Amino acid sequence: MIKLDNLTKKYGDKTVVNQLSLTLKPGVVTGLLGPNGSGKSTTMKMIISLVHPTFGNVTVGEKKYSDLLKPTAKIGTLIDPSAVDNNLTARQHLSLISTAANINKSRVDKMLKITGLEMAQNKKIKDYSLGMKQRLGIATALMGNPETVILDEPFNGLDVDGIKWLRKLFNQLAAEGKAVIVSSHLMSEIQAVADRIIIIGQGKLLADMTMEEMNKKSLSSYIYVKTNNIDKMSRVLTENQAMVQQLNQGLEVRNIEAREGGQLAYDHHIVVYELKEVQPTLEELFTEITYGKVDYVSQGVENK
Ligand SMILES: Nc1ncnc2c1ncn2[C@@H]1O[C@H](COP(=O)(O)OP(=O)(O)OP(=O)(O)O)[C@@H](O)[C@H]1O
Repeated sequence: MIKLDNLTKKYGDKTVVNQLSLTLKPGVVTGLLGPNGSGKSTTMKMIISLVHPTFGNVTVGEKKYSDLLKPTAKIGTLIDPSAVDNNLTARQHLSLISTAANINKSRVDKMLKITGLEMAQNKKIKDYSLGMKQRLGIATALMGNPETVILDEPFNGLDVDGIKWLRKLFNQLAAEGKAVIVSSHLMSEIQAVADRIIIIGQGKLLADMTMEEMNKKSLSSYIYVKTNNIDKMSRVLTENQAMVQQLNQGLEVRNIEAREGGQLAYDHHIVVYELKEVQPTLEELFTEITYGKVDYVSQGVENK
């Protein structure tokens, strides 16, 4: 179990990670989301002692990462897929890792197979596409069969097949009891794969909850209802403290549960054609939660 306790990093006057406390749980895929520059990579680097915290600490099963006897069996990371010797082949690169970290050589073949790099194993890494480099980075992270896997933007450069493969891999790793931590800008991907979401903005923890909790909490969740009498339904709902807005031929209703809405319609003899719960996309949630906590905002397209 990895624990972040009051983890803080300052560069000069700027606090880029600010009193972050959380526990990374085994058997769970955790999505780490945050706008550009919010401190995701810095947090990941502090977990594996690549960056030293200004305050606070990280413990990996009660120990500091730097004190672990076999760190590759505890945490495998993909932080920067380009940080490899491009003149090596994938096989040579993984073999070097196995020697340096005292990992059984059989893992090289296994990782080449798992990541779909078998056919390209003897090609120099400099001739790899971005997606292939990502696969190699993931192979490297998994070499030591670690209890925790931390991957910074692993979907970058992957094609549709690669994305599907990665989703499946994450589910498998979590089913094996590993903690999987994945940062991404591709919110649809996180939504498809994560059980738990952590959102950070300007280095601070903004949200830490399961996908289910997040869906329930959001203002973007509502029920959509279509009836034979839109005016009467709207009035009845409003009288019962619901917030109602007309949307197309139906009503967008907040502050009330679907079951309650259905019961009210029945009690007032209103015929319901459609009644459904609408969950927000993670993109909507993200925008809602990080509102005002974004360092870099697009200014739109310049007028000519
Ligand atoms: N070595 C460094 N020296 C000074 N500032 C740094 C250093 N490393 C990171 N920063 C700053 O810390 C902040 C957080 O950076 P970080 O890379 O952790 O963010 P991120 O959430 O991973 O961003 P992105 O999504 O763009 O990759 C940024 O403002 C960045 O410029």
